[in-house]
Amino acid sequence: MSLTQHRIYLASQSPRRRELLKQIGVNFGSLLLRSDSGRLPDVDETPHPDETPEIYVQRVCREKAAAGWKIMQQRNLPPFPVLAADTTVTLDGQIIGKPHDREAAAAILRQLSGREHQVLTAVAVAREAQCELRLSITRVTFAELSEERIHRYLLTGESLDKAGAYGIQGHAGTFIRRIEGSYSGVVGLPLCETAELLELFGYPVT
Ligand SMILES: Cc1cn([C@H]2C[C@H](O)[C@@H](COP(=O)(O)OP(=O)(O)OP(=O)(O)O)O2)c(=O)[nH]c1=O
Repeated sequence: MSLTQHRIYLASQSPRRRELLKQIGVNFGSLLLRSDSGRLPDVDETPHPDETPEIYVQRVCREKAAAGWKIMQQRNLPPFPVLAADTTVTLDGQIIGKPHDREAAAAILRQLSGREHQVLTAVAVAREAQCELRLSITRVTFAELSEERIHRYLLTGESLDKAGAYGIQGHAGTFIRRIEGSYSGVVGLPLCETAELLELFGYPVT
C-alpha cells in the first residue's frame, strides 16, 4: 500500500511501536526517517544538563514528531498527523540510557536488580503547528538478578538498543516482580494515551 492511502504517519523505526499500533487497528504509514547515522535529523537525544527525565523524554518526543512532520512536507506527502514516541528509564531520578555494548548492559541490569525503577514513555501527535503530547509513567520492580542470570540474559541479545537494557516483552519478562502503570508504555507505546491523542485528532479507535 502506498503512503498516500494512510491517514496517519508513524515517525518511528521501532518494530515494537509498529506492532502496538497495528494491535489497535490503526491504519498508518511509516516515514522511514533514520539517516545513515541511525539518528533522526533535527532530534537531539543528548539530555541537556538541567533537564529532568520527565522534561527530557517529552522534549525528545516532540522533536521526533516535528522531524516527522518536516520530512512529510519535504516529500510532498498528503498532510496527515504524525505520531512519535520516546521511552526513557529512570532510577533515583537519573536517566538510564541505552547500552551500546554488553558491559554497559550488564552494569545497567546490576543497577536495576532487586529495585524499583520508572519507565517514562511520551507519545505525541503533530499536525501543522499543533503538537499534543501524553506522558505515561510506569513503576517496575525487578527481582534480584544473579550474575549468572544477567550473563544468560545478555546471551539472548535482547539488551542492546533498549532503554534500561531489557525488553519486558521478551526473556526479561521473568525479571518483573511488579508493574504499576502501562505495560504497552514499557514496551514503547502507551496504548491508552495513544488512543486519547488519536481521538483528539479525529481518529477514534476502539
Ligand atoms: C524498557 C523497555 C524498552 N524497550 C524499548 C522501547 C524503545 O523502542 C526503546 C527505547 O528507545 P527509543 O529512543 O524510545 O526508540 P527507538 O530508538 O527504539 O525508536 P524510534 O526513535 O525510531 O521511535 O527501548 C522495550 O522494547 N522494552 C522494554 O521493556
